[in-house]
Amino acid sequence: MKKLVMIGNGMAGVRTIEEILKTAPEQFDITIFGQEPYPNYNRIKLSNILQGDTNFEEIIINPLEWYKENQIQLFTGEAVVKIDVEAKRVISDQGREVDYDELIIATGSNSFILPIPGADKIGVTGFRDIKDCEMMIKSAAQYKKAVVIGGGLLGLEAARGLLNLGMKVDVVHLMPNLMERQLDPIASHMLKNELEAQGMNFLMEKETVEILGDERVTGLRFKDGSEVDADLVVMAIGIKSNKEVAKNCGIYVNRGIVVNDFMETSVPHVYAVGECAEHREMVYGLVAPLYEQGKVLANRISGLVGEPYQGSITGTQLKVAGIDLFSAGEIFEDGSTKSIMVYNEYDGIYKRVLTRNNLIVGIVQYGDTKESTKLFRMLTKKEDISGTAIFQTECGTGDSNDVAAMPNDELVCGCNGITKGAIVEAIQTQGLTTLDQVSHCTNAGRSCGRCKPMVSQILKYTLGDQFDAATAQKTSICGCTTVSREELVEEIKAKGLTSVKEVMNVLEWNNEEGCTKCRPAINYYLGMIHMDEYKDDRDSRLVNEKMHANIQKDGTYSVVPRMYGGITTAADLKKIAEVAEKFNVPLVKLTGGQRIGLFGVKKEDLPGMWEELDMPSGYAYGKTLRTVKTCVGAQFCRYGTQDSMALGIELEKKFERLDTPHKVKMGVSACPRNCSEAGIKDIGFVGIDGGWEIYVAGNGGVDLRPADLLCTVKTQSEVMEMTGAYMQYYRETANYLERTSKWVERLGLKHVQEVLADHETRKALNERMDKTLKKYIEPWNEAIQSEEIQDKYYVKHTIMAGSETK
Ligand SMILES: Cc1cc2nc3c(=O)[nH]c(=O)nc-3n(C[C@H](O)[C@H](O)[C@H](O)COP(=O)(O)OP(=O)(O)OC[C@H]3O[C@@H](n4cnc5c(N)ncnc54)[C@H](O)[C@@H]3O)c2cc1C
Ligand SMILES: NC(=O)c1ccc[n+]([C@@H]2O[C@H](COP(=O)([O-])OP(=O)(O)OC[C@H]3O[C@@H](n4cnc5c(N)ncnc54)[C@H](O)[C@@H]3O)[C@@H](O)[C@H]2O)c1
Ligand code: SF4
Ligand code: FES
Repeated sequence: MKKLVMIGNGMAGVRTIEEILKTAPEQFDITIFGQEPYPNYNRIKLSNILQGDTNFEEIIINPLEWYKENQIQLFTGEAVVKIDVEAKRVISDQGREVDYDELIIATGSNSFILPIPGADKIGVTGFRDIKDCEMMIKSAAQYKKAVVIGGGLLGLEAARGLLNLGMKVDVVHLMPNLMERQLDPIASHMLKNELEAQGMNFLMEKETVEILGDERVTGLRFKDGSEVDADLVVMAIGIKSNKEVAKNCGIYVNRGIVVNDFMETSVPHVYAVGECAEHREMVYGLVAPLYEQGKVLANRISGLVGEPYQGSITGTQLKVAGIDLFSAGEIFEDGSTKSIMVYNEYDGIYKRVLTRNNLIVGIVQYGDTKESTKLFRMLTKKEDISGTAIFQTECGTGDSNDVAAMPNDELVCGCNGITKGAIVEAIQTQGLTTLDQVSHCTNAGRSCGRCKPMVSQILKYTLGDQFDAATAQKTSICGCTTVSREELVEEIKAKGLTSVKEVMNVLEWNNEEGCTKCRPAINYYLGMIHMDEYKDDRDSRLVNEKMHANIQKDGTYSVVPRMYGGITTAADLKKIAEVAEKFNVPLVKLTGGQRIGLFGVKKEDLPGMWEELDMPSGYAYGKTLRTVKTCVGAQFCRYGTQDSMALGIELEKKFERLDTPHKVKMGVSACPRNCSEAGIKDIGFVGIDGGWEIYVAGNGGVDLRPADLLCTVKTQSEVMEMTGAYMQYYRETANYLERTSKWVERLGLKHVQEVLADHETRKALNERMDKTLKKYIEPWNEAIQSEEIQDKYYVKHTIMAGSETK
């Protein structure tokens, strides 16, 4: 097998790998280096995260299991710093050297940061990755005033997000018109009016010359001497290609890494794709052209004869609620162009098509973009418009008539280059009936998602009488089925299904092996429904749960033994120290959940280490109760009103190993000073005079969320009863991989309070919980006792994946 290495784990690069896996699945042994500590995610949706419409888990395109399934060695959080083109080898910032036969550079871009005094102050950021997004969300929780520099696509989407987060937002723009590269002055003016109505304040034609403040930003100074206050500054003034690693090894670069029509760089066997690549003097910053490049490169690298990449015409839209705009091609008139215009100031609609020699060369639409796909097709296909009515009021109403009239080669999903014809063919030949399935099968809708309404219409039109609106819209478990979570649970109960295989057979999964999304979910639901009698299907679990250890990015594992309530003993500490020495553990670290993690353990050492430790698994890897963090409480602290350690230990001993839809963390504080941070836990307990307050749905991770008060109880046994009922209700009604915070938001706190207020309901939930808890056995001990388990799971091999440990 040839060795294929890719630098960069972003949207364009990983799409190229997906294409290679389609065309030449057996040809390459693939290694990917990604500087960010995550699997491949949908960067486009960072705007939606900031605007509060989604969360990080939802925007992961390829989870870690995908890399494993496709035998891709992934090094996350690791940057390639050098390419030795003579030896055909890359070297990472961690000193790792990997040889290649073929090398793809897909390093994307960085935010352009103004080189002005103060640009390095705390509170100044670009908007490019999850880290930037998290920083903005955190700042919004603490500070009031944001300034976004740059009134382009990114700046306006960032500004909308910061408004949603409750900040006051100024947008500083250098030019007289917003989005001047995409809009003409009329459309730009309409956009500005609408955004002002939404609460944005614009400082136009301002050039920032200094960022003010001591350590943290306090304001901005402009060239005209005026100043403005700021607690947070977001620079959204364009991007610059990440080309240094190529440049340093002698690959020819200009604005980006220069490539030919087959994405080949100036050095043999080295290719570039995505925002880091410059093709015919163009560097693209939207996914549609980058995915086209990816396809061309995949063909080239797999040895297939394919079309060359000849450049792209791009169309843009702004992802801000309440704004409907589209722009493509040329914006400004010259002596050779003629405009066709509709300007309805009253309804806020403006459309202008720029033509030259009977061809459309530019489109700007504001307020009504229904005709954009048709016009964009006419532009890209260079259709002669003589005699064609450009703007028809009946056109583009989005119903089946429009779909029928739409030619097969009309582009429906701009991001992924998917035509109506391709979607219709997939529906007909693959028997697709839901939007999810069409997306999974064709890629349509997988990026920005704005084409989904049209894809739905095509589904309706193609299926005709067989179209069922409820089926089409429902979110199926995954692309292997049309079955939703509710239907799956109902069918398991009604048909008495008892195994993952049986579920997939009886419910006619279209992929008999299932996938990494549906198998763990089915396994969970079966265990939840059949309580004590279900035999867990270990091979259907997510990889860390299957191994009962967290896989680290270098292929080693972490071992985190249980320390109930974060309390340990001298004897246990001694044992941990001896084991760490004996097995040459490279890192011993206190985790965020008040326990000790041993990191960098070889897979084949796991059973031996567990045996010597002789401590239960801390389940630091599981969709289960992770930890119960406690403060020292009334036993030692002079403020403590309750025994937080005793409650923490009781909770952890009772609920450890319980399968839950997602991980659950608890915290117990003995007084409202809340040293155990119970206010950002899935369930938090705060001691007060004469009782406990129970808080739920907190989250301290990417989606920072303060917990809500569920209720107040008097005794520790009432705490246990309420917690048992709450956890069981979560187990029975949440979607698999839905955190408690999202679950409560979906159901509504009031609803959950009402359900749990009823004594009989609580009793029934606790009975089911107790029945379930009986079945669990200690997994590390089981592995020590069973040669079969050791042979199957703990013999030497190589898997790579990044992971988390708490
Ligand atoms: C907030 C936001 C909203 C957007 N909205 C849209 C939209 O609506 N429509 C649209 O079409 N486009 C949009 N874009 C642009 C789109 O996301 C990018 O065009 C696309 O992600 C580029 O893909 P890429 O693979 O070239 O780069 P990236 O996705 O940036 O991936 C490059 C990866 O390489 C890694 N890397 C860099 N150097 C190294 C190294 N030396 N070693 C290892 N790894 C390295 C980086 O950390 C990064 O993870 C948006 C971008 C942002 C930031
Ligand atoms: N909806 C979308 O398609 C979308 C959304 C976000 C980002 N993106 C992509 O992300 C990339 C970055 O977006 P962007 O908006 O930063 O880049 P951009 O180049 O499109 O826009 C930058 C804007 O900042 C302005 N500007 C430049 N210097 C300035 C200064 N000193 N002060 C104030 N304003 C200044 C420019 O006039 C320009 O309008 C682009 O490739 C874009 O296509 C796309
Ligand atoms: S939460 Fe209260 S009782 Fe617990 S350690 Fe802090 S101050 Fe003491
Ligand atoms: S147009 Fe963006 S995903 Fe289809």
